[in-house]
Amino acid sequence: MRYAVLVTGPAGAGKSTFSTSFMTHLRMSKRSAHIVNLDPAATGDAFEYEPAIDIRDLVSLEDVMQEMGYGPNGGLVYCFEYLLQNMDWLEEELGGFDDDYLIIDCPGQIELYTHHPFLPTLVRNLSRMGIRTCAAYLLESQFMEDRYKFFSGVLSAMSAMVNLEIPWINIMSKMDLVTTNADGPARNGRRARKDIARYLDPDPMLLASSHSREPAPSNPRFHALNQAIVQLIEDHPLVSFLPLDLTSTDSLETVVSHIDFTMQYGEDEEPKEPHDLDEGDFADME
Ligand SMILES: Nc1nc2c(ncn2[C@@H]2O[C@H](COP(=O)(O)OP(=O)(O)OP(=O)(O)O)[C@@H](O)[C@H]2O)c(=O)[nH]1
Ligand SMILES: [Mg+2]
Repeated sequence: MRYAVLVTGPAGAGKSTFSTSFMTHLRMSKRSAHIVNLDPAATGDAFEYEPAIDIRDLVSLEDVMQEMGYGPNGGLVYCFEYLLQNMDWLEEELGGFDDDYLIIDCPGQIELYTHHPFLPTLVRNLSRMGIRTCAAYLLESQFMEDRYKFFSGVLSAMSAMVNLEIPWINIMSKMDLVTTNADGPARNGRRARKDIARYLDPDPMLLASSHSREPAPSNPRFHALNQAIVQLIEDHPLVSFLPLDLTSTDSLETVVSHIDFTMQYGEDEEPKEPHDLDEGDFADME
């Protein structure tokens, strides 16, 4: 059986860093794994592990910009169109891996997750090749600093999720940057743990509540929009986040075991149920 994890999420969410830590973790657990770089814009020495497959061998943003005269964004779109037309290249590259676990480091262009046909096509190809695939969507913890920014992140995760019909988990990355108060209210940039829990398991009332540090927007249409979003999230509670703190081995292990479970990794060997998260999991975060 072959497996692939698509590591997705907006620009700078920590996808490449997570992919590397994930890879190290699998290697240390004596599991055979490879990095696949799908980011045509990745810069030369960005990888601690040499990618087993690298889209830059087919097409790189630098060449496209130089030879075709595109800017960075048009250039990226060109790269994905090019890969779509050359899927047989990727299939051939993927053909060489048996019984393996591929960590696919995706680019951070939000268009890729909202409306570009590239990822859905890739997923169809992977499943046709008998590769069991799941996706991890990373959002960085800074998104919790502003509830409006946060809910735009939640909506982008939802939109990516409905676009790709594969098992899926959401990850709140860079949790090492979040400092917590044991209890009590958020103060001096420190957050109460209860408050963090309301973001990891998004409480739509965060949008509706008026006890926030930010002034409530006065435009009634903005209020109506928020109410509609609250309703949407209440009706479709699809999105919750697993906290990822790369400075903690336990945290990484928990995330990896959720990914294994989501993908039914080694189903013949009885996958372990990941233990439920509770507030105690934030206890060692300071
Ligand atoms: N504090 C902290 N910083 C992180 C963590 N993960 C990544 N970073 C930093 O965040 C920045 C972006 O990390 P990347 O791993 O390159 O993010 P990415 O999602 O691959 O970015 P793109 O490929 O450009 O979309 C880098 O400066 C990293 O050092 C983390 O867990 N904690
Ligand atoms: Mg990256």
